[in-house]
Amino acid sequence: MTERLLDIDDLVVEYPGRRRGAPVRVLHGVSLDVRRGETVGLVGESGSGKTTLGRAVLGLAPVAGGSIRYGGRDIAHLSRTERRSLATEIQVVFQDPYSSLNPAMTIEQVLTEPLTARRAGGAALSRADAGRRVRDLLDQVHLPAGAGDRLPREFSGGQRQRIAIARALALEPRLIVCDEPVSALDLSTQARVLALFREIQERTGVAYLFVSHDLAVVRHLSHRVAVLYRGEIVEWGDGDQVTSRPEHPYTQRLLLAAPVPEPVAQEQRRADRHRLLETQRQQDEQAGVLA
Ligand SMILES: Nc1ncnc2c1ncn2[C@@H]1O[C@H](COP(=O)(O)OP(=O)(O)OP(=O)(O)O)[C@@H](O)[C@H]1O
Repeated sequence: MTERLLDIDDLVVEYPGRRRGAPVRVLHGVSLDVRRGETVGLVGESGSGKTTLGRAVLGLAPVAGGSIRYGGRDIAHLSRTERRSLATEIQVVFQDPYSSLNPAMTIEQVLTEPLTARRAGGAALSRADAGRRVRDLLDQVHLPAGAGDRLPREFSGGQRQRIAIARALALEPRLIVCDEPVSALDLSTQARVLALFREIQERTGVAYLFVSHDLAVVRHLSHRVAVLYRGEIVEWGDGDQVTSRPEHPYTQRLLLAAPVPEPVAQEQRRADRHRLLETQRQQDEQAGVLA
């Protein structure tokens, strides 16, 4: 698990300003890497820039500086053929299983579309090949073979997310950007989908860049964790270390924000959290950052 797959170096992303105003910088020199077969968790609260970073890896964000290298090649300077191959090797699973699947397509169509799109001239798969592939993909995400004939609306949120994962697996990627893939699911469904992510990784060796606002979710899956705060990485390293014994006050705050069932412990955590918030506010004030 040592070979580097993705290298993000000093990445700056700026969105265009409103009404010809100055561009808005949302990532301020972010560096991290993902190795083959590992999960890197990217955690931070709303607006910290997690989705933007995931989109940048997919070539969908306005990069203003730094670089993103995949397999050693800068994704900003790829030939057409390399770009096509990259589009196969990096896939994405989005947060919302209700809007990420075309409601008019059967599950078989959803799962064969990426395969058809990759074939020369978009040639359709033979009926037998498509059937085999769909059965295999459904099996990988533990859905029954008969699911192929049905429409997305016939499935629960958790099942839809399994279908989205199967679609991402169709092209046998090396990296999947998972953008809050369990946030829309209830807790027990979350646990089952997270177990599925892990099982797929063990079997296929796929790597994940796993974006979540929830430290508990990230902890469950990640070998290494990066904590993003206002567009900067404030903590980055071993998953257990960052999620259980964080050094940065912001990560400590995120950890304390995760609910615990026991009321006394919860009260203690709330007090700790307020203390940390106050420290952070004072530090920000001293650094001249507007809250
Ligand atoms: N297309 C865009 N144009 C302008 N600003 C944007 C655009 N997309 C995101 N932003 C801004 O960039 C910042 C980071 O947003 P981003 O969605 O990456 O954060 P996030 O950590 O994923 O938050 P959330 O969990 O709420 O999605 C926010 O201030 C957001 O308003």
